[in-house]
Amino acid sequence: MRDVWTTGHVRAAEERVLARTAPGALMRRAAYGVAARTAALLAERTGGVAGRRVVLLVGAGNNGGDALWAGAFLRKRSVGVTAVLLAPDRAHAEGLAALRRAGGRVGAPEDVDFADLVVDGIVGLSARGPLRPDAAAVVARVRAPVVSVDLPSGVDPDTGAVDGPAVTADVTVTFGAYKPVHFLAGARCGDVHLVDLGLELADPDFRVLDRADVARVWPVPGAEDDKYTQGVVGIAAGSETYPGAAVLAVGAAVQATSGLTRYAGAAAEEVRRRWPEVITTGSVGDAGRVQAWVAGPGLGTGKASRDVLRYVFESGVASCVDADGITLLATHPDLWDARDPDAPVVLTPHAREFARIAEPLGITLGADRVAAAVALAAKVDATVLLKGHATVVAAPDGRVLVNPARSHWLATAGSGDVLSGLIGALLAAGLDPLLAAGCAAWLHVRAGDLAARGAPTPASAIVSALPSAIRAVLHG
Ligand SMILES: NC(=O)C1=CN([C@@H]2O[C@H](COP(=O)(O)OP(=O)(O)OC[C@H]3O[C@@H](n4cnc5c(N)ncnc54)[C@H](OP(=O)(O)O)[C@@H]3O)[C@@H](O)[C@H]2O)[C@@H](O)CC1
Ligand SMILES: [K+]
Repeated sequence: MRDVWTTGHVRAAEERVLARTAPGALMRRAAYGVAARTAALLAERTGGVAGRRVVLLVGAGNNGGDALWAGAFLRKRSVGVTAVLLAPDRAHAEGLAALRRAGGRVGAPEDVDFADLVVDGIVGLSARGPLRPDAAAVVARVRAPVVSVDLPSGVDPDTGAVDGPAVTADVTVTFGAYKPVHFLAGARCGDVHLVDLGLELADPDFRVLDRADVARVWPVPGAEDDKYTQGVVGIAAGSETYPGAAVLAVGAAVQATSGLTRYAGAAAEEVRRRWPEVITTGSVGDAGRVQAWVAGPGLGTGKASRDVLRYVFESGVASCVDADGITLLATHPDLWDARDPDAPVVLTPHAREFARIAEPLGITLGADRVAAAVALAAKVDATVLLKGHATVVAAPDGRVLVNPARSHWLATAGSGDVLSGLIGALLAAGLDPLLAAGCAAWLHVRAGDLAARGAPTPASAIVSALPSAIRAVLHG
């Protein structure tokens, strides 16, 4: 589990440490970490360190100070270091003096063309908006690998939003704590390394699950278990027009846990043909007992579908409401009244579905996706999984998990149906809804990677990859 704090919390903690440490000590520790990672990347990419050329892009604040001090440390390893000062009058004075003492020089933007590696110290925690034109022009010249100091400049530290020119780093070296940008805009950051500054921080703003966290809670049958004790999930999905959504959601549920899967709906024939182990019926009322429902994928938005969702809400068990189910809640908010208030609900909107359900409630999906998900979760008293390159899962009590994607191949038709089936199976197994959604999103990404292996993948192949992904989670 990695804990993540917004910049306001990190700054406050840094100030407490600054007050009790020698002036400049924290910056030198941070810069030493940057220099070490820069040397490692130089060695990896060019086969050596001494004699290589590093260009520092130095902005107006302490982020630039870190870069200058890192340059001074790199000089000790005989690296040729040139600083390009974007705001010469405001460059960090002690850092610049240290670089000069160590034999570094101040150069011009053209020096970037001859760099073996570029260190991005343009802007850090104080960043606002995209790169300004002068910085953008220098960054546009960069062809060498980039190490970003604290975060890639031009990316918003707290939201990961990019709305103009910004740096894309190969490696980011950050200090004291992970910040939201490192997971909400992971692709911009490259490999992220954390340098410990001994900060004392309270509860994180969000958390990121790792393999061990998922392994700890993934349902594994014990000696006393049978198909019922492990949780029965019901899938209310698919229609005559969209039987495939049912087949995919059912397939994911079947493969996720050893609990029983029931299916209720118009695609019973297709589901039975593909998944003979599933108990199928035509309607939710005939399905028999379940511990959780998945309602919505490919279901349609007519009167019959509305009745299905009402039945699911009245049944008093946990539910995952996706796709058409979300549209139904947006167009018929009275459906919420049917809900048993003690039964947890997980909503899994993509951005357009989020807008459909949240905007009438006064919540807009802006650059701060975490804040939007938290607001909707609190407003509707449900766990909200907001899909995107980084998936945000917010519980109604304010806890948040973020799950970064590792590639874009999961953005394919039917992928969301697979995710909802996974969530349903984990809810039926009794997982806390936040963890059910977070672990499902985590496994979905891994299965997507296994299915894709660097090429487009159909969602049915993601379903087929689930057992391998679970094996990798449970057995390392
Ligand atoms: N505190 C500590 O203990 C430690 C801090 N550490 C380091 O300090 C960093 C924070 O430093 P910081 O607060 O001095 O500001 P920083 O991010 O360098 O910005 C400088 C100025 O840039 C400008 N600017 C804004 N947006 C811009 C944009 N898009 N494009 C271009 N320019 C832009 C804006 O100035 P403006 O021109 O608006 O007046 C802003 O004031 C932190 O990330 C870490 O690296 C470490 O050493 C560990 C110990
Ligand atoms: K930076």
